[in-house]
Amino acid sequence: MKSVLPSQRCSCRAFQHAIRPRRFASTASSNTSATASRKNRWLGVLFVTATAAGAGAYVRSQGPGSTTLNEETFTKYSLVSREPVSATSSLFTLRPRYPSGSNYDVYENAWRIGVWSVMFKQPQLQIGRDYTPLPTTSATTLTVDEENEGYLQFFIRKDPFGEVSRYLHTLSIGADIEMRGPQIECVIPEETKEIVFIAGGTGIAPALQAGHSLLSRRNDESRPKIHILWANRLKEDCLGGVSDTPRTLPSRGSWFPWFGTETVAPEQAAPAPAPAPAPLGEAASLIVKELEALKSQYPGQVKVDYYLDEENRFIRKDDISEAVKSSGSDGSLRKKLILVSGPEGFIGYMAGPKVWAQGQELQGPVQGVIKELDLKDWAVWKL
Ligand SMILES: Cc1cc2nc3c(=O)[nH]c(=O)nc-3n(C[C@H](O)[C@H](O)[C@H](O)COP(=O)(O)OP(=O)(O)OC[C@H]3O[C@@H](n4cnc5c(N)ncnc54)[C@H](O)[C@@H]3O)c2cc1C
Repeated sequence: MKSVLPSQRCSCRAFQHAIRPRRFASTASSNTSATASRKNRWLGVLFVTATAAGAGAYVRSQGPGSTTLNEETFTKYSLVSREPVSATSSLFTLRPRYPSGSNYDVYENAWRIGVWSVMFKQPQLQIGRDYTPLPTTSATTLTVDEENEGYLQFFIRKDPFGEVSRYLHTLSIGADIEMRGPQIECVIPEETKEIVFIAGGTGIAPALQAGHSLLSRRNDESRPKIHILWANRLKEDCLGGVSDTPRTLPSRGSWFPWFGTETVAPEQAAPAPAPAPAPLGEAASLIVKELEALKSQYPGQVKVDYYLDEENRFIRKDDISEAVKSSGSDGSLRKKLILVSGPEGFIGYMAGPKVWAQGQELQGPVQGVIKELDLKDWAVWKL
């Protein structure tokens, strides 16, 4: 996703108003638009209500030189640390450059709504890119004081040819990073009981957010659940991760264009022994530790399955089918969500591409693997 700062302003999604109406796509909704609008109306209403509540906390802090994160102006943060997670990705810790008691409230409101992001500015090129704050868990390195001071952490992959991710990886500790937000990417309705989250690469950051947002709703007696299917190219990205669903058959189908878009039926796939997982310890990837922490915090409510391109294990139609089958909730779009997050090609392969129309990025119809599954009572959202 390319975003250009106002001097080069274009009709990019990221420069539209951060709080903007969004509607879920669903396999059911791709059939008739009338049905879609009926089914989605409640989501629109919910969205406006929820985001209005969320906006309240930071609208007051808008204006030039604001010390509180807001969606209109860029707020300065300092780079506290950058720890490598793998050869291509790092954990960034940032703190607000100037003290403000309000940042914590801004984040809290966004967490309550669902999945959110902020936009980082690359000042030399005047371009911006979106990044997803990680929730704080028992695996996080943040102290309570740091949380209260408004520290944020991000899992960012360095694209060797990418303008902003490369820039962020060259900054010295203590350097300023300007950001604005929160941008609400997806509302998780209060009624949601179950999420199947299909993540590719750094798409895991919104999955952690979705898990945190869904499971921290303490007023829910029926204990909602999240099942995360996380695909990575390299083992080092998810070192130590052990799938919760036993799997004996690997697959060859891949969303990577250069592997083709074929999906391989399980019976065609060559059997191979399951890879021996690294014990969860110091060697485990930081994100794997975060996922384990989420599981420990909410026992029985979180499932994670890992897929690895370099070991020919890809997320197949059957895997998604299994994940949605284990659902116990009744058939209501309010209760069951499939979220898809990752590189454009990954999202397109799983759920069809997002589309541009009238200067806006829209969800577009559900296509790809998820359409083939024809899951009528699941709402689908592409992040
Ligand atoms: C809501 C949201 C949340 C996100 N959260 C995260 C997150 O938490 N962590 C994370 O790492 N990423 C996240 N991303 C992705 C992030 O915003 C950036 O897209 C990513 O960091 C790459 O940006 P870049 O400026 O480094 O690369 P870009 O400069 O945008 O380049 C991306 C790729 O496109 C290629 N490219 C550029 N220009 C051309 C061209 N003209 N022709 C052909 N190829 C070209 C480049 O070579 C490069 O490989 C998120 C994205 C969104 C939309």
